[in-house]
Amino acid sequence: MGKEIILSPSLLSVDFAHIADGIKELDRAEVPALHLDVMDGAFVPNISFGAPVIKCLRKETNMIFDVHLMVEEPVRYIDDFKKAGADWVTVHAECCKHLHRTITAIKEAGMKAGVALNPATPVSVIDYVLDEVDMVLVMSVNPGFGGQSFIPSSLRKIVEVRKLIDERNLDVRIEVDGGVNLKNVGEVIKSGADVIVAGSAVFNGDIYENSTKFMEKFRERGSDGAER
Ligand SMILES: O=C(CO)[C@H](O)[C@H](O)COP(=O)(O)O
Ligand SMILES: [Fe+2]
Repeated sequence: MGKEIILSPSLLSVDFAHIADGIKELDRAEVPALHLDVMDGAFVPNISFGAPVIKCLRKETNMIFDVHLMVEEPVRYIDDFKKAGADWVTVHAECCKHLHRTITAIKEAGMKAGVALNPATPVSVIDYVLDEVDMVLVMSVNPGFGGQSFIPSSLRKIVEVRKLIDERNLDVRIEVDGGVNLKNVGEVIKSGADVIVAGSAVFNGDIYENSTKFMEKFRERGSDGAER
């Protein structure tokens, strides 16, 4: 049997005046992970939040903290995110002078390591680190903002990454981030993804209801044998 498909809602679309309430709703819907977008205003045009905020949120929930670092040279902050309670840390291949060293540092700190690819970055960039990572994050929008539309060529990239992982018989997850909603999530999973990020599709409206719908969709796929 394949792996359980994980929903990881992006906190970027939460009402920041009521973050803890949003997290409570996700817990109520039994959502397994929380996607935390850290933006530095340099790699991406936007600034979001950093390790101190994540440390405060850690007291609110036991969900997997799935930290997406959109930060130049993230190797400088690995220990900060470990101390803040991160479980998974994903860095952009485009941001690291020494990608292999950065991945090693994340794992040595006791966290799962992910590598992210912008929409224009080819899969070949991660060829020599694929055996080292726990997850590949395929960006299906240009990073920096929530609420953008899914870029269709991302599906082809997911298929390509899945092929590499399966050919090498690796235990590596594929996370897809950007513009995923209830309409396109089926295709995203079919292409090979098993960690689904959804920001606006979860938080714009009733968080509990939207998360529950996503979770139901995953369970349906599990029971019809389509689980990865
Ligand atoms: O990394 C991100 C943006 O850089 C976010 O995780 C992503 O955009 C999620 O939001 P949405 O589902 O609304 O597209
Ligand atoms: Fe993200």
